[in-house]
Amino acid sequence: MATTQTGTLTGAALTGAARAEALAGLAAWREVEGRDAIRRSFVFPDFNAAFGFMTRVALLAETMNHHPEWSNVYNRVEVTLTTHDAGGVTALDVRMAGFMDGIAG
Ligand SMILES: C[C@H](O)[C@H](O)[C@H]1CNC2=NC(N)=NC(=O)C2=N1
Repeated sequence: MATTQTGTLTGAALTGAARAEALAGLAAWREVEGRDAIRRSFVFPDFNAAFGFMTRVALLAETMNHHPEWSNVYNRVEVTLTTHDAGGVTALDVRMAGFMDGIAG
């Protein structure tokens, strides 16, 4: 199993029933074609709300040593999550996606 710099257990890329169960709980997320990753677009009232969201996620990302691929245009944030160390979607991505869903409302 891969570990992060801080030694946190990342686990293997999710497959099979465990993956299906995890993704079922992330209804707004879609699988990316051509790579083992998930993505979601978040739309906020304005740039301030979008950047506030990104700031909160950034603080979590640092504590997890797990970082999103994302881009921002005004009120929209496009997020892709995968674990490079594991070559796919792991429990870390599921945790981060759930956090994003929770604070985006
Ligand atoms: C060296 C460092 O620990 C790794 O690059 C970490 C940092 N953040 C990361 N973030 C993500 N999303 N996947 C990783 O595999 C990853 N690995």
